Amino acid sequence: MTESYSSSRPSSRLMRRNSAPTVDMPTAATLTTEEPDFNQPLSRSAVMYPGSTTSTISNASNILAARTHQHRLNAAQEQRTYQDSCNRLLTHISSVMGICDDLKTKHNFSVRYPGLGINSSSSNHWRSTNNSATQQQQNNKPFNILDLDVKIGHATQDLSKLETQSIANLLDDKLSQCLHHLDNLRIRVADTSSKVLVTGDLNSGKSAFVNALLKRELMPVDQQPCTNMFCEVLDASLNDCFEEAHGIPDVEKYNRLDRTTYHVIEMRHLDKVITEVSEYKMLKVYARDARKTQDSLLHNGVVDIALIDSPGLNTDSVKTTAVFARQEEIDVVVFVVSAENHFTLSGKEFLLNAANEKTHIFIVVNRFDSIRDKDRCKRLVLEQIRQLSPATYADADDLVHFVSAGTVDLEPGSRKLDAPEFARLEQRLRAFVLENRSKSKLLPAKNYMVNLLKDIGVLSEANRTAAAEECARASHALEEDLPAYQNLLYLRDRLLGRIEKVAESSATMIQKHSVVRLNTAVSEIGKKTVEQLEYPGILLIWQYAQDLADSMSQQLLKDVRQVELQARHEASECIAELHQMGTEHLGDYDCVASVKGMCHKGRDRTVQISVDATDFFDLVVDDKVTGCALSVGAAVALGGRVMGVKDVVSNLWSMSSVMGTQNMRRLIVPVLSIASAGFLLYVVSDMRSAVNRKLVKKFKTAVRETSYVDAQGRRMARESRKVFRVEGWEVQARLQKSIESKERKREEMSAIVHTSQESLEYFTSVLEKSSMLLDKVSCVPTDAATSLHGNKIEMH
Ligand SMILES: Nc1nc2c(ncn2[C@@H]2O[C@H](COP(=O)(O)OP(=O)(O)OP(=O)(O)O)[C@@H](O)[C@H]2O)c(=O)[nH]1
Repeated sequence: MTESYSSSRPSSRLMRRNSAPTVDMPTAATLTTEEPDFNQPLSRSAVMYPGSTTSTISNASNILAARTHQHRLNAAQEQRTYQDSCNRLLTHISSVMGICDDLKTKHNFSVRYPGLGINSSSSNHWRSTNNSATQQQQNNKPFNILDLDVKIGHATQDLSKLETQSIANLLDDKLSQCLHHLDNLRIRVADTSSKVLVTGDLNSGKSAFVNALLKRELMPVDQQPCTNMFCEVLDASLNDCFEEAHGIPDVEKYNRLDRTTYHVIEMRHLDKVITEVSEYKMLKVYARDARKTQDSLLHNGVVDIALIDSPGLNTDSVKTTAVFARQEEIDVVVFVVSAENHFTLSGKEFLLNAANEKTHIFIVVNRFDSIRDKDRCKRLVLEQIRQLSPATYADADDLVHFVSAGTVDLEPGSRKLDAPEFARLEQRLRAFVLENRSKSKLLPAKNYMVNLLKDIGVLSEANRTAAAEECARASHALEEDLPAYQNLLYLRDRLLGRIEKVAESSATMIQKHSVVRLNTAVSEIGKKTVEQLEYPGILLIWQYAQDLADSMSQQLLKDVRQVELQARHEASECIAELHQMGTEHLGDYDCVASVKGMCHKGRDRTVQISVDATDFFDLVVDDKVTGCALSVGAAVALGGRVMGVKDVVSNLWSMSSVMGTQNMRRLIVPVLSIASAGFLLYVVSDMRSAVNRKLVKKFKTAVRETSYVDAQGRRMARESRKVFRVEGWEVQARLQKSIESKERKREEMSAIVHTSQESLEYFTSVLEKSSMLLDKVSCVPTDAATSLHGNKIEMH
């Protein structure tokens, strides 16, 4: 006899590999032997048990024991593989949640959503790793899970019309949903509880099968139908380690912590309640598993299987049981059929019903020990299964077991090994539970994570590309803008200096020109005024002198006005130059400075002179020697009248000093007479000129002594500086504004460079993390038997 423990036909299903032959089953029921350490790998030479060398144990028994041992070993290995997958998935779920959480965190940059036409180069990684990703890209749908379908009313909102912030918020919401879903997946993967419903025809041995699995006499076994209700056997640890049963009248309301929702039944009354009481819809039986944790069915830490024994099927119960079997939490449905009776009508109806929901049913053909022609029985039963559940038939090697549950040793503390076929059944049942759990819990978690990680990869890649482009764009703009900015700084230092220089030199020139012009005007002031003034005659000469003094004062004021006009003209030329200097570098703008207000204070300072009597006589005569005597005479004569005695004496004394004392004595009388007459004439005739000369001179002296011209020059320079300053300030203000605006722009661009670099680094790390994680998640076996491929043992 040969048994192959390797898969003869590769299959996606977990259970197909360790198929035992369906024919030539040994009939030995149980084997008395010491229990081996199931953690040790089995080799042919290792299949030796204490006492196996003695002649009391036959070779056949030895081989059977080895097979039982191998089945249990395989079951343990499958369980470990499943647990390993669970642990790995749980770790990966936490990591994926970490990435999602981190993506949700507010960063300096906002996460962009690339659904609006993704850069094809950005998805290369995903395209290369998975064909479905390629499909996805071709369909122009970059995301599986992170797809933002924005619906407003009945119409789907175009994402491209939404604000970046709104899209970021939508993405945040999506990530929150992902986190919630991942949390649910974590709970599902971490959940170790599992339910196996045992159903079948009346008296087919369901209760005996449950007991055989539990290795204890728990459920009542009788030749006549005895199970009245669904009895769920759970581990006592779920009831604070108390062994007791809860009779539940209303299953929906059952709450273990609320004693009003059930009746406590002591274990010793269990048989009676199950067989005789009909007031309960269900019974929860909290029992201790007699076996070690590692072998335990109810509580092994990986998958804690609750076994549900159900009433035998008949026309009344078949529908209820089918509904019960359809429940989502029922991982596996075990159908127990009696090898003696095959499938009854009710059994067939149930299988046809259940096949719609649970395509694969685990079928236990019990009471096989009482069959004489076993091969024929197998053929007939398998043929029935083929018709009732083709999917189960296709995997009959793993799903259909011909056993004798009633022959399993249930003695407490018994060290007898199960028959190999029952051990194999148990292994296949455990594997089937694991496979179903893998399908219902691990695979969805894995698929969800794979899709989410691909989406995160696409999102990261797109954000990374966008950040890199933005960083390059902003850096380039900064670089391009630098010369213009530096030029502005240079201009600030240079242009303002130049403007100041031009303004100052212009003000100095205005001052200089004004002084020159005013000096000229002052030097010619006598000519202008005397010519214009009409002489009213000697009698009104006093008035004439007053008018002359006023007229000179007015003329000077006129000249100042004229010079001011010229200064304004020069100043406006300078302003035009300054404005041009500004527009040359800062672009066109209106000139703000104006000469209109220049030199219009209305507080004119005039030069005023007073007229004195001496201003009418000018005794300093240049070349009229002959006039000397006349002068003396005239001086005496006129002096007596006009100047008084003192002045006459003074005049005479002056003449005597010219002519000598002797001559004076001789000529004194005639000369005095003639002189007096001449003097008188002269004085009268020269009086107008004397007034002109003396007043003009006096006026000029007053102008000089008051520094009038310099003061006016300085004033005009000061006034022009004021208007120049206005234009200078305008240039300075515009320059400063340009610099500030440029600096603001540069700061903005620098901030973009900084945040895009930050974004680039962040998404590069997210991409690396998600890519690594994707590889890891993809490697998690959700087919728990994968690791057993190499465990190929052939036994002869
Ligand atoms: N020969 C033999 N008899 C068995 C085997 N398993 C169970 N029986 C017998 O079959 C009868 C029915 O067993 P149960 O376990 O009570 O059957 P059941 O399907 O639970 O019955 P109901 O729940 O009442 O439908 C009992 O007399 C058992 O001793 C077996 O493997 N071989």
